[in-house]
Amino acid sequence: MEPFTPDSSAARPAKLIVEGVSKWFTSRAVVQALDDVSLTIAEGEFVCLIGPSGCGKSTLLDIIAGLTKPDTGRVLADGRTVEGPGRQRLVMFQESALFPWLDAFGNVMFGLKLRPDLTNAERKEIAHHYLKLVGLEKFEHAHVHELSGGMKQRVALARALAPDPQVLLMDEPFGALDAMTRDQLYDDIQGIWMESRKTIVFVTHNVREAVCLGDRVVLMSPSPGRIQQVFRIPLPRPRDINSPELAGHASRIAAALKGTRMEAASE
Ligand SMILES: Nc1ncnc2c1ncn2[C@@H]1O[C@H](COP(=O)(O)OP(=O)(O)OP(=O)(O)O)[C@@H](O)[C@H]1O
Repeated sequence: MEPFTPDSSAARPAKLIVEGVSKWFTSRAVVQALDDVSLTIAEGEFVCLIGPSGCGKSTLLDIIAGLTKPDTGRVLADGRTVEGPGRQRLVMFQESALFPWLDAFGNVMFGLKLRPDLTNAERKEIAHHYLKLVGLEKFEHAHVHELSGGMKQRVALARALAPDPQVLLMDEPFGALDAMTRDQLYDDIQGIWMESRKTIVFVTHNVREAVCLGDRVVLMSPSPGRIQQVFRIPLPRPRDINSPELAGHASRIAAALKGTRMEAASE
């Protein structure tokens, strides 16, 4: 991988614009999950959303995906209001949500149903390509129960990448994995992002993970969910999660995160 310094996202066109988004849920009580959230994400930018549990990160990601409708405000993707899910904005969840009756190859092929413009031979070629990209070419015909947690997330990543979405929305995709597997996946996802320059919005609880991956880290505060602070991470790539430079940024953000947790606890 060539070292790479992120350029200014301000110079690139906006891919996603979140404009004054608020969201309430009514179950046992009325909960305001998001309050007037606005955020512009540039084309090819990697943005991490971080914040205490319940601050609305997943809700915001679902609204960007078009899976949940905002009560006020809107999301624009390429200047058009998001009205529902679309193949240009795919979501990858913490649990890989793979189909257990299909093998790795079958799962990636399933994702390619979103590309009816391709022939079956083209889909197969693409499925091979992405399984190779995530290092699973030897496991194409392994069934889901034969794969480790990290391998399942690699299949899920290949399945999300294969239809070639412009925007990848990742909801704690590595949250359930052990530290060594995660470290490997940080290298892989950085490599894939540097090659493909997809726009990525990545939800995490892990401050170092956010600093390792993001051009910007967006810190949210809870009750109701708001954007508290945005941190730009000007470190060159690829980044090593264990580097002291990264630790410096992480401790600044961790201190701000602790502040939002203490505020939430005192309410
Ligand atoms: N479908 C729903 N019905 C009722 N309340 C909901 C629903 N989805 C989310 N909420 C509430 O909205 C708030 C924000 O939830 P959300 O899952 O977006 O937070 P989060 O920051 O992603 O949390 P975590 O980090 O724990 O995953 C929480 O108070 C949650 O209980």
